[in-house]
Amino acid sequence: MKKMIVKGGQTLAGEVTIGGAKNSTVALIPAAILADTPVKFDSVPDILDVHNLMLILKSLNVTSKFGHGELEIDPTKIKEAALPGNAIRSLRASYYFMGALLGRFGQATVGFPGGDNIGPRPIDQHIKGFKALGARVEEGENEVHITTGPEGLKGARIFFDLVSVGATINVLLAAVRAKGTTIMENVAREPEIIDLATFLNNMGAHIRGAGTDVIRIQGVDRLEARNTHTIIPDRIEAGTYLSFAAANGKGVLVKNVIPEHLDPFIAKLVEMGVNLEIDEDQIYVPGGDFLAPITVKTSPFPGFATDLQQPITPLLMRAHGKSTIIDTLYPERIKHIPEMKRMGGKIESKDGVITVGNSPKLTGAVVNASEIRAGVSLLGLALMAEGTTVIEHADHILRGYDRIVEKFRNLSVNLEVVTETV
Ligand SMILES: CC(=O)N[C@H]1[C@@H](OP(=O)(O)OP(=O)(O)OC[C@H]2O[C@@H](n3ccc(=O)[nH]c3=O)[C@H](O)[C@@H]2O)O[C@H](CO)[C@@H](O)[C@@H]1O
Ligand SMILES: C=C(OP(=O)(O)O)C(=O)O
Repeated sequence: MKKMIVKGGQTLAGEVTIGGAKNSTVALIPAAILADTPVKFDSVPDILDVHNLMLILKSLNVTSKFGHGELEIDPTKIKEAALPGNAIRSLRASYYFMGALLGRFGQATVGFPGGDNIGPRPIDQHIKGFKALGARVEEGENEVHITTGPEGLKGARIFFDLVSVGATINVLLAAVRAKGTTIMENVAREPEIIDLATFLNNMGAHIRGAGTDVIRIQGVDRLEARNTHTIIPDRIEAGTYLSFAAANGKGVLVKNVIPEHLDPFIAKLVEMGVNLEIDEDQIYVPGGDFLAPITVKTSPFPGFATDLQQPITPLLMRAHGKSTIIDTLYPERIKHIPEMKRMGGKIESKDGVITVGNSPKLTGAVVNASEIRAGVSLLGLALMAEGTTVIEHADHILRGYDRIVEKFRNLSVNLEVVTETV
């Protein structure tokens, strides 16, 4: 287990370059096993999730090499095998091996995934989609077995009961090599889904409509990579730095962003009175603005992302008045609240509504990062606090924030990450 030691009173200044999107990367890596050739990605974030996905690939006899933001994966000698339970449980997106293995072999046995502890995260819509494609699904105590008959998967029409990023991606991965046409309706529209479809289409897949709520897939027999796929920038990492820069910065330039992917977040910052200078692919935050309170309600893309609900909290604590947050996707995503209260943060949660008040006196404490975004928002508070904060279980932060110590160092902020010996 790792802990992060953060000295308070540190202000952000300088430049930060955003890495490739975690939520694209964790879908693209399982998708690579659908290819009949080696594949290459660049702008790959150096995060724990990537290293754990590489362990899963290894168990399938798929070699991978990662360095300097480039990841090469060779799935040409893939063999079906049991997947390593620890790696599967270390992240949510390991469930994409269900769809990818099903697409590749017509069958899959995958343990239940881990990922952030943010309330109930059922996978009924994934299963409904696999079944619609003709698969038989048996849910065991610890794993899911999915099989097909000799005729394999067959395209179908699927109407999802709710909008799910994971179900959209998982069923898409299975359908790409199914026979015939699949029409998926009421699907998620996140930019990471478009990124995945772009990667697969460039290899010869026939996916239309990604980014809208209906995706049509014509199954193909073969997928061949012809060029390197550059992963889109991480809009959640970008939002995190923008929030911290506005709350506690003296001039921060956030580079490699697609501002359109951050529209609802930027709109809220502007509503608060944050002065942003938005260019084509970078955003400058001067800092030091007088801030008004706001109301935030999360919803699927293009709404305000649930993954930014916690990272905006340090900024809300600087606003002059009470802000409210309603997380419609994960109402139980509130594990940061008791930790923030111990640091002097004025934050409460009642009946599904989080209230954040102006918190001028924050003090360092020993706090627990129960999940990635809870953890990073504690870091945001720690920088504004008096004294030192120790964030335990910082592995959760490292799961999804690319080279965070180095990036903060470039922003004149020192963070120390130490490995705890139990
Ligand atoms: C790896 C990845 O991309 N993770 C993101 C993905 O998670 P994930 O793909 O797990 O989230 P979903 O979009 O599936 O979940 C949305 C909502 O649907 C519910 N649901 C989902 C599937 C299902 O079969 N049944 C069901 O009831 C969930 O409990 C949740 O309330 O989208 C979330 C919502 O934007 C983000 O917080 C995560 O960062
Ligand atoms: C919830 C998140 O991730 P995951 O789905 O990988 O647990 C997140 O990135 O905020």
